Amino acid sequence: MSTDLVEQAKKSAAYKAVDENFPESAKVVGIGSGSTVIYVAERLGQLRNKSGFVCIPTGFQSKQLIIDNGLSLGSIEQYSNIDIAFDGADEVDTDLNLIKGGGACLFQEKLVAIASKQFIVVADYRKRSPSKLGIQWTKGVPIEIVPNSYAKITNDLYDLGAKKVILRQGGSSKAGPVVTDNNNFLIDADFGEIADPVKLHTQIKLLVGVVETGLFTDITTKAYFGEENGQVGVLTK
Ligand SMILES: O=C(CO)[C@H](O)[C@H](O)COP(=O)(O)O
Repeated sequence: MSTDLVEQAKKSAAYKAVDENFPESAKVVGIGSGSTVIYVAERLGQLRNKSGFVCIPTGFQSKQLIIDNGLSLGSIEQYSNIDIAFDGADEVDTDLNLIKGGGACLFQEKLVAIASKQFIVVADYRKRSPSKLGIQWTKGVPIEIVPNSYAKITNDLYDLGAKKVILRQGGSSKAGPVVTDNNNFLIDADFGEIADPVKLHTQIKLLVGVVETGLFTDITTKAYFGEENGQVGVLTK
């Protein structure tokens, strides 16, 4: 698989998503995290009226994207009603449910997403599931947790039917677990193919110590997929 092809797919999806959805009247815009949303920020930075709206970040990387593209930075505390938000996804099912959190930003991403009138997903073709979640993205559902609850939550997740539960590690960049922008830990819990994402989200969310899950259900307005052939596919409810 060519890296150039994937990169071009991300860029095409992001540019088209902005061009087709960004309302002239938008005053508050949510900016997601990850490698695809880089192109959303780039495209917004090219708009003539770019000083006419404020951008709400979903984490450290997102904040840098806003600044680097000459956009105005705001916060969710100042602006809790967002006109439109753009974000990436790790997997999108045919009902527009998502797995997110591959980049460890899921809590702030969900906060911005649910505060937005329109939530537009941008992704490359590898993220599109032919049916349910858990088919294309097999690393598990990312779950942000309060650090000292990880052992208990790990057991609880196995009780809920997880096949594999991993406390995400920093790898060669950090000895020990990944620490999120909110100073929490992240668990990746593999449930295989997810028949009912709303039910699974609810079960996990009820565990003491869980801050948020990477299952985004009933939030997405549209998803744009950059395809291998250079086209962009759109999935709408
Ligand atoms: O949820 C996310 C970060 O927490 C990202 O949006 C998701 O991982 C997709 O990233 P990319 O655009 O790099 O594929």
